[in-house]
Amino acid sequence: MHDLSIKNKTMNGSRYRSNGSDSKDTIFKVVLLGCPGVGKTALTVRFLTKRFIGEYCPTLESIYKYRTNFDDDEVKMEILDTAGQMEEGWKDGYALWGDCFVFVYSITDKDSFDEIINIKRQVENVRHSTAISGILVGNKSDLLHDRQVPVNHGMELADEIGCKFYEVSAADWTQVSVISDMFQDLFRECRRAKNAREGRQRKASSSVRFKQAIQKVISGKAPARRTLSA
Ligand SMILES: Nc1nc2c(ncn2[C@@H]2O[C@H](COP(=O)(O)OP(=O)(O)OP(=O)(O)O)[C@@H](O)[C@H]2O)c(=O)[nH]1
Repeated sequence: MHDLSIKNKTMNGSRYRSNGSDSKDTIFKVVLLGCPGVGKTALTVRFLTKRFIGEYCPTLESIYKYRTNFDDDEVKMEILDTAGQMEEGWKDGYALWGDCFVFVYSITDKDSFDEIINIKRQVENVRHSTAISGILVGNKSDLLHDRQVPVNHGMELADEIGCKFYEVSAADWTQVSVISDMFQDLFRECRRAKNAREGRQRKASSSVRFKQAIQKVISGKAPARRTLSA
């Protein structure tokens, strides 16, 4: 499996330091996936710092640790900005690490759009599940003159892969709140899925306990009931 040698980024503001004692339950792990140059870093930086920086070195792998408030809850986030250009097998580590996923394409790059279905499928294969919490993001919506992917194609793909859809521009400062809402929606979806999963596990284990108790009674191994004699 691909070795996840993630570089920790130090962000100003609400950065938090993991002391190694944080349980997986309390940290919301987000992975951005998509082809090179679609704007994964730009979206991450826009969300975390509200800024847009024109040029970045192509990403290797970066993890941003961040603390924020969503719905009156304090949320610790780890956002993994993956490298678009990677060797075979790269998604395995990311797919297992993340709680939820941001599938990013550029509206100016049809190939990056076509690749999303393969990326999503690979995540499903690695996790042995089609129940993936994620959103689909068409970035660079400011570049309308270069558009190669119509908005309705984005919507259709989102329906197909079972994700909510956003078309945004990391470069457009008026969309800061849209990008923030996008991450909040992802958090809510991820929390809903986690609660549902835990509810199912609780139900399953209480039904197992019930069956075991019945089995003991039938086999005569259950403790005898005390009866009060007059
Ligand atoms: N016009 C425009 N340019 C953008 C937008 N988002 C990113 N870019 C530009 O697209 C280029 C690639 O952006 P990155 O954020 O580095 O893309 P990436 O997906 O992280 O790329 P890799 O690290 O190579 O995987 C940069 O020149 C950005 O300035 C956007 O919304 N609009």
